[in-house]
Amino acid sequence: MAENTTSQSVWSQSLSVKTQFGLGVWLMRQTRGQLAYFIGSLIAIIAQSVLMTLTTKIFANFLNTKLSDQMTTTTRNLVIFAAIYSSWRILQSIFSYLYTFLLGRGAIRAQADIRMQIFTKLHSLGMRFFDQVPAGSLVTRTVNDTSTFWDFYFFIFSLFSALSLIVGSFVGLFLSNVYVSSWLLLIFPIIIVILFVYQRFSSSIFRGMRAKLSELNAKIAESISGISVIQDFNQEARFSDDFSRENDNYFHARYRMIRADALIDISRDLTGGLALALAMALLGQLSLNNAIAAGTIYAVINYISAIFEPLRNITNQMSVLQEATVSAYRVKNLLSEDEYDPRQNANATGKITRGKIEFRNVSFSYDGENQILKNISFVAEPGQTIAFVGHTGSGKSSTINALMRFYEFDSGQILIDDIDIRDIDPKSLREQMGLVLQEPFLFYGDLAFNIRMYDDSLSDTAVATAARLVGADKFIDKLSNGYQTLVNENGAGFSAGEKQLISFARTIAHDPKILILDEATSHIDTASESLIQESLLKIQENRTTIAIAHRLSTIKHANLILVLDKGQIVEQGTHAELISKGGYYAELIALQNKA
Ligand SMILES: Nc1ncnc2c1ncn2[C@@H]1O[C@H](COP(=O)(O)OP(=O)(O)OP(=O)(O)O)[C@@H](O)[C@H]1O
Repeated sequence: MAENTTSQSVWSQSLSVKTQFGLGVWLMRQTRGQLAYFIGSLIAIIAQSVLMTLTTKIFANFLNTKLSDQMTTTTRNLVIFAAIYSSWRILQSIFSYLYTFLLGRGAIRAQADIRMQIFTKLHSLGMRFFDQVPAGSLVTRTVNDTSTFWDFYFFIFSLFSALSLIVGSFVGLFLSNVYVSSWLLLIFPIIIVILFVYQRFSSSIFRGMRAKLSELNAKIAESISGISVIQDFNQEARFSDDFSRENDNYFHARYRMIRADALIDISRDLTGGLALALAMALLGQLSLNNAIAAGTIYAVINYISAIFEPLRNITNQMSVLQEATVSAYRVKNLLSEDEYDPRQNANATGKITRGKIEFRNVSFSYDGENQILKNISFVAEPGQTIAFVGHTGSGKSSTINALMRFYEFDSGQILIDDIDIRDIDPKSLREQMGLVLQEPFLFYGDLAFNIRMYDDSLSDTAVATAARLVGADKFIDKLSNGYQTLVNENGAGFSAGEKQLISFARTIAHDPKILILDEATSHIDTASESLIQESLLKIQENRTTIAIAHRLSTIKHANLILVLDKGQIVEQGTHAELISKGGYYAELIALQNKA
């Protein structure tokens, strides 16, 4: 796995300048599709600077020649001055609008494109990846991290803007007064030192602040998820104390950041004041010999302000740069994630037509070390039902994980319709294997949508038929909106049994050749179970079924029962055969009957 995709601890690392630069370049490359907007914005920035430099010079000349004394200060000249000034202001506003609009448009599109890349990537990754990365952190990556990129693009363009204004202002300053401008160049090393020191300190303060925020978020998430346990064990006060500590830690980290920001503000403003004072002193010194025209003073003040104003924006946004580079680091790592396994062979075109399943000495581990399945072999002929039973942790679900190609197995062979599973077309594999999980998942939408699952070829009648087949119609018909009843996030508002029935209907509506029931009836009460048991028998007709059940009564009819223990098949036979054998299975049945 690519480094650090999973952890929040990236905040505690210091990214080298080279890495940060590389991430900046990577972020800029993501804007390739939006080049027209970004170039348009750049042109608007340059136009603003050129306009500022030129008009300041024009005003200075105008003041010196046309408004310098009572002779030249005519109404006509004042009107001309007002007209040029207003035109400048209007043009500046238009360029400023274009800059913000074009950059904003390009930035949000680039952001949306990166979000899409992440989403597509997530759907291509294997289950092993999701075992290691909590869903919450992937949501953060897709939504929060990408949202910082907008600020990054604005920061980069603020830098361009500052640079062009500073260059323009210095050109203007030199044209106005070479002597003063040369002295003012001395201010630059001071500015650079201030920015450098701030960047060094703020980056570690900022990272500390973000690390504390992550801890705070984790504390909130944990206490909300475990609220019932906390209340049950009367631990509200203890959790409150813990939270208070984390809250204070974040407060102090944030406070340090505010102090650093205030310090940079004051240093920058003092340097700006120093530059202005120096310029005034130098002009004063010059005026002892020759009178300095008002226009020149106006121009010098204007240019100096134009140098320091953009610096304010840059220093205000420097922490954003930190955030965006760390976010880019995490997003880039996720996008280069290579946990794709399992992969099908090249040109895998095999099709599932009958539903025969064969495991030949299959061994499997999740971590490459601890074998969870050891030499599993069995054959399920088309239409047969094979059941797995065994204690918790014996490897029943892992067998299904290997069969569904959620994880790659280590050795042996799995064949479907006598074709190696790696040679079967992935589409056929997914279409012909219908999986019903212990925890059914319902999507936001209506009930019909949840059964149809984007398959528009399924008519309303087909949806209703599938629901009827599994017995879901009984509760759906009682709902005032029937199949159009809205399902909220993960089916809140429906009982576990009802949700399971919908997931049954969904699977059956797609008519798979192979049915996989992973403890599918565990959430259905005994009364409902007998009701759907009949339906299950019906839907298993003409389908190969692999069933896992804790309630052994549900798999009595199976053609073959495989008893697993510590990843090995320890017994196999029909229900009657295994009972008469009086071994492991008979023991399990006896245990369950006692309970
Ligand atoms: N995603 C995973 N990553 C690592 N180990 C896992 C994973 N899933 C299961 N295991 C381990 O594999 C072993 C077998 O688990 P499995 O879920 O296959 O058992 P099971 O028989 O289905 O259990 P249960 O009846 O409790 O569902 C267990 O020791 C479990 O801890």
